[in-house]
Amino acid sequence: MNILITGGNGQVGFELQRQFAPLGTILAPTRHELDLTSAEAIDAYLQQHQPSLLLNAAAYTAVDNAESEPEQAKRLNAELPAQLAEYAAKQDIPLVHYSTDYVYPGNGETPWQEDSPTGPLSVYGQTKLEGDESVVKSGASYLIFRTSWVYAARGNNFMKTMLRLGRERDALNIVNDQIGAPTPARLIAQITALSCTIHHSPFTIHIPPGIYHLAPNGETSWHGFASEIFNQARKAGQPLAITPEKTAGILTSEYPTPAQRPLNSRMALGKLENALGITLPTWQSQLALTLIEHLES
Ligand SMILES: NC(=O)C1=CN([C@@H]2O[C@H](COP(=O)(O)OP(=O)(O)OC[C@H]3O[C@@H](n4cnc5c(N)ncnc54)[C@H](OP(=O)(O)O)[C@@H]3O)[C@@H](O)[C@H]2O)C=CC1
Ligand SMILES: Cc1cn([C@H]2C[C@H](O)[C@@H](COP(=O)(O)OP(=O)(O)O[C@H]3O[C@@H](C)C(=O)[C@@H](O)[C@H]3O)O2)c(=O)[nH]c1=O
Ligand SMILES: [Mg+2]
Repeated sequence: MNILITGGNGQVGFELQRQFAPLGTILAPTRHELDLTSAEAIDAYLQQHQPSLLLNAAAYTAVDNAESEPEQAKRLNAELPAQLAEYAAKQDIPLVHYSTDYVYPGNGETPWQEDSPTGPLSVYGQTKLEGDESVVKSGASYLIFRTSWVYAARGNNFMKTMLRLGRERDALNIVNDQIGAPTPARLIAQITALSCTIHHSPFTIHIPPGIYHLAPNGETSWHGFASEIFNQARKAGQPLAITPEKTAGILTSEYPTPAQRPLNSRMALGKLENALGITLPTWQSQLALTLIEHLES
């Protein structure tokens, strides 16, 4: 049975390949094998390979660049999921899609619920929201996992940036007024596998279709996340130039960027925990696993 993973070389896609490898034949075409900006190429690929499950981990994730490349962002974040959802509906196969805390407006301090009003502040967030809306109304059997602050042992992410900067610099300024939960790509892939049953052919999704928040428990700021990365790295024997005293918290307004980011990225996790009958782990325990995996790789 063929499982199509788009974006298979990205943070989430790579972990999905690991998790789903025992469950079927993984198709994870690279950019050169399948151009995801071409609707015709995608159609031809689907016709040729007849996948039984679609895992869409491809996206335009460069949040600042999206402000000046809105067409590219829209193609990957809005039009690609719409096309995959249309195919999933027609073929009656499930689609798992991934979304972001950046669809929310970021005001207040209350955690967002899955049905809270959206209000993206950036082109990235706006195009991701358009993708979610197309999937929801497609008629496909779908799961959308809205996650936040994704990092992994490999790929480009905040944890790896901080480890590099922490070795190179003896002082750093990091925003402390954006609050959310850092989520390892591995956790996202594990939860995805838990949510798809594999006892029968064809694949089915065994929690009710819908949008689910997916992140570890607890909350922190980017400054809090960086501080914990440095603490845990120091304990693991990593030589760092940075010290806790020189890891300064700053306001978002002191760190200007092309895209505006939400201050409140807290997401309520009860819907997913209840559906699966689990308690999600804390972000600190998840960092420990991911950091060690990275340091040992
Ligand atoms: N990163 C984060 O902090 C967060 C991510 N998410 C969501 O999670 C999902 C996975 O994100 P993540 O794994 O971090 O993303 P990455 O940026 O790590 O991976 C994105 C993947 O998409 C592929 N891709 C992008 N453009 C094209 C293209 N034109 N043609 C073919 N492939 C393309 C990339 O290919 P290549 O490897 O060749 O570049 C890469 O494999 C996305 O839906 C994202 O919006 C949600 C919240 C936070
Ligand atoms: C490197 C650095 C970043 N920052 C800030 C900038 C930003 O507000 C925050 C995180 O930086 P990043 O570049 O990782 O942010 P960003 O790429 O916007 O991260 C987002 O990516 C998209 C794809 C998502 O969906 C979101 O959930 C979120 O993970 O840290 C500092 O304050 N100091 C620093 O030295
Ligand atoms: Mg980024």
